[in-house]
Amino acid sequence: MKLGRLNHVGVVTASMDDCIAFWRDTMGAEVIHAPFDMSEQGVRIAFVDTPDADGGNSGTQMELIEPLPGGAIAAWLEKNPGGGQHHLCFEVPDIHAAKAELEAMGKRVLGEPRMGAHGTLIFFVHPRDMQGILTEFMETPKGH
Ligand SMILES: CC[C@@H](C(=O)O)C(=O)SCCNC(=O)CCNC(=O)[C@H](O)C(C)(C)COP(=O)(O)OP(=O)(O)OC[C@H]1O[C@@H](n2cnc3c(N)ncnc32)[C@H](O)[C@@H]1OP(=O)(O)O
Ligand SMILES: [Co+2]
Repeated sequence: MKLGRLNHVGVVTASMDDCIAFWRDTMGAEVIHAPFDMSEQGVRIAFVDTPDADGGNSGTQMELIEPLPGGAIAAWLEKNPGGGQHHLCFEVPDIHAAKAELEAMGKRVLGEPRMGAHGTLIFFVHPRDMQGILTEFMETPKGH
């Protein structure tokens, strides 16, 4: 297996407004995608990026996640009421090949590839098979 770049760190919050205010106003990150619902995944999400030395975006993204009622993330937030780091997402060139390779290693892939926030297919691997880290794999967007 050869991982591609780290695309984003997923962070769960009980309050999208508070979380955006912290990362934008206190820490100087830029909101590159305003909050939007992905109801099929039970989440409302936004993306921030951090500035590089010239003030442009470095490509270091955080995905801010507020659960919609009833989904897996709502249950996670109940167990972790302060929110916090939730998953890492790595890019791969071919999502189906990555799934097959991980499954051949005996890793538990959680469901079938589905549409992710960047408009390419994603899947998750169980944290117990990934050194305790819930890991998302996403197909690299075309042209990147
Ligand atoms: C918006 C789209 C997308 C994108 O494009 O970027 C997203 O990122 S969506 C993000 C939200 N979606 C998901 O997280 C989907 C995948 N997650 C799941 O399917 C479940 O959350 C889970 C990982 C299978 C856990 O659910 P469940 O088994 O019901 O919960 P438990 O509490 O029983 O946990 C079992 C086990 O796993 C540990 N765990 C749970 N979550 C995490 C985590 N985020 N990081 C590390 N470890 C985690 C939990 O502590 C349990 O451990 P043990 O007790 O030791 O077994
Ligand atoms: Co994600």
